[in-house]
Amino acid sequence: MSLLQAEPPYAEYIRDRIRTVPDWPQAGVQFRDITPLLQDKKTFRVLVDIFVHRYMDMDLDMVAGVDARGFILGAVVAYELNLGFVPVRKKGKLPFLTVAEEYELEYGSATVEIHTDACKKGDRVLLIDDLVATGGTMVAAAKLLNRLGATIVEAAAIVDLPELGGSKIVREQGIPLFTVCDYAGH
Ligand SMILES: O=P(O)(O)OC[C@H]1O[C@H](OP(=O)(O)OP(=O)(O)O)[C@H](O)[C@@H]1O
Ligand SMILES: Nc1ncnc2[nH]cnc12
Repeated sequence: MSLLQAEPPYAEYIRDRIRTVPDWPQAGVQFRDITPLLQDKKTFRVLVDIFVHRYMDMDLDMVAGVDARGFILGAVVAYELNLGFVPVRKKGKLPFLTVAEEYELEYGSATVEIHTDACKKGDRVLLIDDLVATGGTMVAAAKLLNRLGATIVEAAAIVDLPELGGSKIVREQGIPLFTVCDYAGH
């Protein structure tokens, strides 16, 4: 691998602190569990700082995070960037007027919703989740934000599972995507 294609030095550090649980929640799924990464104070800070440093000069208006694991990182990054936070929630959790998108998951299907007043036309939004697998969640969340007239400056996640094809699909939809580490060949 040439230097230009090499992973940034933090990728291995972060990946090494994610736990793989085989056959959960169903046989054949290699579940990439970020809880060890979050529970250690140093690795959690390194993780948050990767995102804060990347986005601090990008003139953002808002951070949106995806229910539920995307809330953990998204809200902290929003706070550190001095921005507001918008939750993209699973169906039936938001009390006000919503728009909705249905999508397929690696293990099931789901619907995400956002409040119609969550952001304004032209808002520059950073969309955060923990992981991209099939890409269905990220694409559905991006569609919701686009329907409200927002511009997705970038979608971002801690983990990319490229063998499931989601990151390619997200980028093919014209959504810029940043991930901290991937499991290509791991
Ligand atoms: O790229 P995809 O195939 O769409 O999969 C990725 C999504 O799946 C997981 O969420 P899940 O729906 O399991 O919900 P959770 O965050 O509540 O655990 C993960 O947190 C992402 O949101
Ligand atoms: N393999 C996986 N590990 C963790 N979260 C996921 N969400 C979808 N697929 C996943």
